[in-house]
Amino acid sequence: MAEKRNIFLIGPMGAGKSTIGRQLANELHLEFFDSDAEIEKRTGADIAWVFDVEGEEGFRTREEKVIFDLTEKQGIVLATGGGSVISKETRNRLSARGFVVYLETTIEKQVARTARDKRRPLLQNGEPQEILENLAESRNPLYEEIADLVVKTDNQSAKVVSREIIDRLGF
Ligand SMILES: Nc1ncnc2c1ncn2[C@@H]1O[C@H](COP(=O)(O)OP(=O)(O)O)[C@@H](O)[C@H]1O
Ligand SMILES: O=C(O)C1=C[C@@H](OP(=O)(O)O)[C@@H](O)[C@H](O)C1
Ligand SMILES: [Mg+2]
Repeated sequence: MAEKRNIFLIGPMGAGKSTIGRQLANELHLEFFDSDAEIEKRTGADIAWVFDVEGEEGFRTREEKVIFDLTEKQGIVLATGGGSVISKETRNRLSARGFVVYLETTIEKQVARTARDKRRPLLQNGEPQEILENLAESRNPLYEEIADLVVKTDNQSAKVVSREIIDRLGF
């Protein structure tokens, strides 16, 4: 049997990793995973709770471990959390184990898409626009560093983005 391949979605909060990842996995008949959902499954608690109780550092330790474990698999689509790339180990791991697709969008779209959702702890204290700009400054170079493919998600639906990824990766 030919080796199954993996697709890993990276990019900032609200880029559409979780939504597009699910769509992509459906279309390609691959298994879908989301690192946040996997952390919630393992802890039996939501992401906000993990941040509250264990701090961001505790969350990052869990995130690194979950991504390490999921990337042992073959034939999956994995939506990562927006901050996962701050770990060098995770960046190396993603690069080594599959195609890395960077979903890029504007800060304005990120703000709009995350506005009604209280589940992202990093956006709950302060001005989302400013927080997202600061995160972009430190993280965008890390997304770029490991991206095999960059796809804009600001002006097209999840379905169209998913088709574009399939076409451009030649899956
Ligand atoms: N291409 C898109 N166009 C419009 N809305 C989108 C698109 N991708 C995602 N969304 C919406 O934006 C919100 C955040 O998407 P999500 O997949 O959770 O992003 P991420 O996992 O990157 O943080 C969701 O409400 C989702 O329905
Ligand atoms: O950017 C970040 O640091 C985070 C992004 C979130 O995932 P999404 O990128 O799927 O929103 C989630 O992992 C957590 O709230 C922290
Ligand atoms: Mg997500």
